[in-house]
Amino acid sequence: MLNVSVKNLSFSYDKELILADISMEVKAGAFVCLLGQSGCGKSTFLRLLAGLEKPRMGEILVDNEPVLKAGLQRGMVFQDYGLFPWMSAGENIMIALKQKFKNMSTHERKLEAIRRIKDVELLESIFDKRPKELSGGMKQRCAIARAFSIDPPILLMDEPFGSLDAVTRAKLQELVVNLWKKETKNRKTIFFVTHDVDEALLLATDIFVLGQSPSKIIYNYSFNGDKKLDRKTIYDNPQAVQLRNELIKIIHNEIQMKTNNKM
Ligand SMILES: Nc1ncnc2c1ncn2[C@@H]1O[C@H](COP(=O)(O)OP(=O)(O)OP(=O)(O)O)[C@@H](O)[C@H]1O
Repeated sequence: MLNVSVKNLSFSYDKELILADISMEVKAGAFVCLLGQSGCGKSTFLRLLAGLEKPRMGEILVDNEPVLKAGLQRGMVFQDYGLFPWMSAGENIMIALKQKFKNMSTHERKLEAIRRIKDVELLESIFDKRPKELSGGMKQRCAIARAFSIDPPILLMDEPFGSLDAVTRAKLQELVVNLWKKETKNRKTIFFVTHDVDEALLLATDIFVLGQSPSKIIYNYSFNGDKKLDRKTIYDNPQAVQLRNELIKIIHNEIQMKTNNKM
């Protein structure tokens, strides 16, 4: 469990500023959803959290230590799964285990990979299957199994369910929440990028909306430990209805502003 503190973070790939003066305090074990329209810099923000990019100004601290490079402390799950296509599903998990647990024998790694495959409700028989033999949902389950297998205290998820159908998406949302909740003592701090307001309402303990050009935090909401929403209640619970309307309004205003600026 690690606290994450983002202080006055600014970033540009070249001359154009992408992120401007972003600050946030995230408590260990939070499930943070980042919302914002396409191109506002959500993935860039995750890359900075991962240590794959360096801030131009400001800093990111994990338990008071600055993030200076990528490390096993922060795992990533991508929309396009990020599995090595030439390896089987099981080998994809085993290679991650090898990086983290240097002293584990091959046999132990195989047993652990199988355990992780079962944890994400897949059959052991997919261990030998290549990613191209698996459905999108199965591939994403493998990617989640791989991310959880190295047990990173911080998990960065970049629109992981963006390309899945509604039913698979709902099942994987449940899966991730259950895996996250299962760890009562050392619950992971999750940063989850999504375009979907309902997904954020369902999953998040904390919601941040990023504006754009350059991207700043334009809204944030914290459930402060009293979240009682689930799939059955998010459509009629008054708190959820009000929050959904507010979030949609804010995001639409941003889109409108962007359109007006272009005209
Ligand atoms: N490697 C890169 N080099 C230069 N510019 C980049 C690079 N990656 C992203 N950008 C630019 O940075 C801006 C933010 O991109 P980013 O992918 O972070 O946005 P996003 O909010 O995640 O978008 P989406 O929701 O569509 O995935 C965009 O203008 C994009 O073109």
